[in-house]
Amino acid sequence: MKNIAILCSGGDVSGMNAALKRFVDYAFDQGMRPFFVENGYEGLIDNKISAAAYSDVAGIISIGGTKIRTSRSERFKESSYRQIALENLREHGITGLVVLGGDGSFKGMQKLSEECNDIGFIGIPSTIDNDIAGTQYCLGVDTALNAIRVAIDSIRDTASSFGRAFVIEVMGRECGYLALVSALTSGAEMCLIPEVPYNLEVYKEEFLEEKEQGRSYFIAIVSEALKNTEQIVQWFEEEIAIESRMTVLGHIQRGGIPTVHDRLMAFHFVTTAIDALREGIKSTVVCYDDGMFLCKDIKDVAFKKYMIDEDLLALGKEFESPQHKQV
Ligand SMILES: Nc1ncnc2c1ncn2[C@@H]1O[C@H](COP(=O)(O)OP(=O)(O)OP(=O)(O)O)[C@@H](O)[C@H]1O
Ligand SMILES: O=P(O)(O)OC[C@H]1O[C@](O)(CO)[C@@H](O)[C@@H]1O
Repeated sequence: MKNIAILCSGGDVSGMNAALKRFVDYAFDQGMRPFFVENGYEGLIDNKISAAAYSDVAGIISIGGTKIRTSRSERFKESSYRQIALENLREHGITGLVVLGGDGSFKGMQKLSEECNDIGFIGIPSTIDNDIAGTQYCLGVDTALNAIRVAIDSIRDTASSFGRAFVIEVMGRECGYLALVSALTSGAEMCLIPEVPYNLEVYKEEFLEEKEQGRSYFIAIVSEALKNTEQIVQWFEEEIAIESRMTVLGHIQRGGIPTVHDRLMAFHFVTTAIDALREGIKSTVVCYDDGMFLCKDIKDVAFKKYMIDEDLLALGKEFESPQHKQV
């Protein structure tokens, strides 16, 4: 019987628990013995590895976060600690490890795979940032987008009641994907992301005209990457002459009940990962590309820069275009 393990690393996402459940269920189904590594790479170093049972995953499919915890590990960046991690895996007879995480976690996984040839490593893109090259979707993004949508819809209620501008800061690390999709799907008037150059003078001309025509409130979505949320609030106060407030959504974007989409994606990602381990693939990341789940080389995923899809970016550029002037 083949022993395979799973761990979560980096920022948690809603859908990780659904992935853990599928991991246990499908591993048993395929005649494999599933193991959990608690607390990410930290737990791998500390030998927090234990056999998983059906009862461990009962009732967790609808819960956000991750039952087996996650971590960011400085120790794991040192090869001496990675050697300990490998010894721990061998001690439990583990021949395959599935890593749920972002590009940082995959860089770590790549190092581990280069340092041994008796264990297979499979990554599953899991980050709300949706910033991993080679995959069009990362687990947790849909739930995060829905958490943001709920927040913006609520803010719109009070913004319209008071006639204020709200500047809402959205996560995403260096990537503007969450901010852009949220702005497009919530009818925001402004969207500032690192991938699209913007000109506040253009916005000013447009917004003053809209105010003249009767617009009483504004919703602005700003990516955390720009680090200018407070300045934009001040800009609304001073240049648009409207009372303004700032909302930093923060970690509420990382939690909550996983959406149906994330539960289904977890199912497919894990199924593909276990199939790859069964076939003896040594080092890969499962990517979602044009409706298919494909195994790609870690180097083509973790070490390449993610670019937002051109069609989506084109929509982002429309924020400063004339049709937005009509109120
Ligand atoms: N170059 C590297 N070498 C070895 N390990 C690394 C490297 N980069 C990252 N890691 C490991 O992966 C862990 C997670 O990385 P990071 O904090 O960048 O999150 P991530 O996987 O990119 O996910 P997210 O961005 O969603 O939080 C790090 O704490 C570290 O243990
Ligand atoms: O939870 P932490 O360590 O504060 O990290 C926050 C970062 O993690 C993410 O939520 C996921 O990478 C980013 O969007 C955010 O910048």
